[in-house]
Amino acid sequence: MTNLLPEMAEIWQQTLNWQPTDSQQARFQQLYELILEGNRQLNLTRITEPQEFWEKHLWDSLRGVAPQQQLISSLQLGASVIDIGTGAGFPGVPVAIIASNSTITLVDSTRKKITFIDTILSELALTNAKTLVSRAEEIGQQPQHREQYDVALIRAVGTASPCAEYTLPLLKLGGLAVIYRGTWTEEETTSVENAAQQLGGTVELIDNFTTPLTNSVRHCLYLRKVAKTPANFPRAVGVPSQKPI
Ligand SMILES: C[S@@+](CC[C@H](N)C(=O)[O-])C[C@H]1O[C@@H](n2cnc3c(N)ncnc32)[C@H](O)[C@@H]1O
Repeated sequence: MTNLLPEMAEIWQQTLNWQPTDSQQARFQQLYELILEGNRQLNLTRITEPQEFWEKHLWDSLRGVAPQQQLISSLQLGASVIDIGTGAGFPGVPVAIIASNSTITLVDSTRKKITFIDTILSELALTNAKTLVSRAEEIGQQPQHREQYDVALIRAVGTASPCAEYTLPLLKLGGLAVIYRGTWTEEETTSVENAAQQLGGTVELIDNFTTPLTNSVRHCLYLRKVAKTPANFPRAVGVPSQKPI
């Protein structure tokens, strides 16, 4: 099995001012192997080469939580985190590996993806993560999930406005949504500012960076929950993406 680049330690250090411990590195390696194995039966990800996996899945997942010192501290101390549309477990599983004091809820609407993640969690003995088959629009209206989380992560689930509608209702006051995006435009800034404001949020930071191996453009948006989300949000299943705020 291809070794998942232990020589990346220096790049972790240079870019995130952090390095995985040996046991975290071993779990990253095991995660990579399990995903390659799972890909034989399920179409989980087209990213399978070790360098690409490292950069686009591991590094990218962790880069999203790295720039905010307050966020890192809260993950280290123990935060309640939800990852919406986690797919094969990104960014939630790498975050669960590095933030062992936090609880990570991994949500996806596709049962077969969640069944696969259940296997990953059990193989990696990741007891701080749990799974849920559901849609963001549904759990956003359920009292056991609405306004219950400190951090909501969302990567590659849609444009920023629906992502704001999926995540902000789930956050406690003061909580933070991290929306992982590729390219970004000024028009998107205007539309997400408007969406966030209607949902009780504010745009705290739009972080623009490139990935360390292929210089690919990335953006992460950080939305802070500053007021209660009005009861009519999130709207019914499908509406946030079909009729963005
Ligand atoms: C392109 S994949 C991204 C997976 C992962 N976040 C990543 O970055 O590799 C989008 C995932 O979001 C899930 N999804 C889409 N809309 C959703 C919703 N409203 N609620 C929950 N999951 C959703 C899909 O089932 C799919 O697994």
